[in-house]
Amino acid sequence: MATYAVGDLQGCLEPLQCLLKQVAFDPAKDTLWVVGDLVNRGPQSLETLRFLYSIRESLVCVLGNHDLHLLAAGHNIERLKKSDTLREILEAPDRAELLEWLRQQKLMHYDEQRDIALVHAGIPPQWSLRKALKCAGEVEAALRDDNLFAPYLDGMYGNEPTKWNSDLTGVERLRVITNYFTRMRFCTSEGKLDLKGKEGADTAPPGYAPWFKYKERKTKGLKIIFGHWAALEGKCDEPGIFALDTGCVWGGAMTLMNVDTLERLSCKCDEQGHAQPSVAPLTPEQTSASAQR
Ligand SMILES: Nc1ncnc2c1ncn2[C@@H]1O[C@H](COP(=O)(O)OP(=O)(O)OP(=O)(O)OP(=O)(O)OC[C@H]2O[C@@H](n3cnc4c(N)ncnc43)[C@H](O)[C@@H]2O)[C@@H](O)[C@H]1O
Repeated sequence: MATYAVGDLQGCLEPLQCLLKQVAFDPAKDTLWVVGDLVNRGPQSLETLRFLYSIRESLVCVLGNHDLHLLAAGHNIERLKKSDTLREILEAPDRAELLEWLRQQKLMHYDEQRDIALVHAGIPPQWSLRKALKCAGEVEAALRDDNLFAPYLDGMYGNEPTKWNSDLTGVERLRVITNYFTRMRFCTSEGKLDLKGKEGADTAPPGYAPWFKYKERKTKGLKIIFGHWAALEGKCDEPGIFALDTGCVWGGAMTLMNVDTLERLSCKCDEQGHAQPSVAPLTPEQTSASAQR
């Protein structure tokens, strides 16, 4: 009985299956944690979603920005972009079942026994674990509510407000929570977001830093698995913070980590997100980063 976490899938089924085969993943015994961005950009969004749905009893899944975009497009709230690879899902005979399942997924998973959280982008420095779970719960409740679902997705897009304030209400409140959990990379120590920067951890604008870098971060000590930030290439030197997006649609790799042993496996991908023939061993940086933990 093993528990694995996998980085952003982005509709890349081949590397996922390659990794699951390597660890002899058995859905009857093992559990897979998926860090969000299940679909989009890659070549097999529909097949990936169908596969995850087929093993849903063995899955823990949090939503990423691309998954929320799919939900919005699937309910005619937002149009597909030219670069989206989601059309096959929208035209599939089982789309309603797949989208309904997706809508039930969480923004944050917390495993109390292991004291470890799973989120797509991160948890802002000013939030405690309790606060983060409460805020994630507000968005999850809106997603599951037939009356709130469409207004939430309709108002979800945008970068404002840039910072949490407990007086926020309605869709603005849900938008900033969504942006923390699914889009954040850089922020200030008080959680003011910069949503423009997408490059490496050392490219923060003045006054900003990666969300996990703050000494005063209220979730210090909590282990956190996250994805979203492909330019980190899976490297994060912050103890207990595990970056798993290794850019499977950017000519990088897909990465799977055993949640208990912290061992990692990567499947190298080409620019289209197809698996390269062999599973690459850990890079020296990843090996030393894992060893430090
Ligand atoms: N509340 C909300 N408001 C607005 N939009 C919302 C939203 N909720 C959902 N969305 C939707 O979110 C979707 C994505 O929006 P984008 O605006 O495209 O978001 P992104 O940050 O580029 O996201 P992505 O998740 O693809 O990040 P990644 O690190 O892989 O890639 C990022 C960059 O990293 C670069 N990169 C990858 N690997 C790299 C490497 N090794 N080195 C350097 N750069 C690298 C890539 O070139 C790429 O440019 C859109 O469909 C949008 O509509």
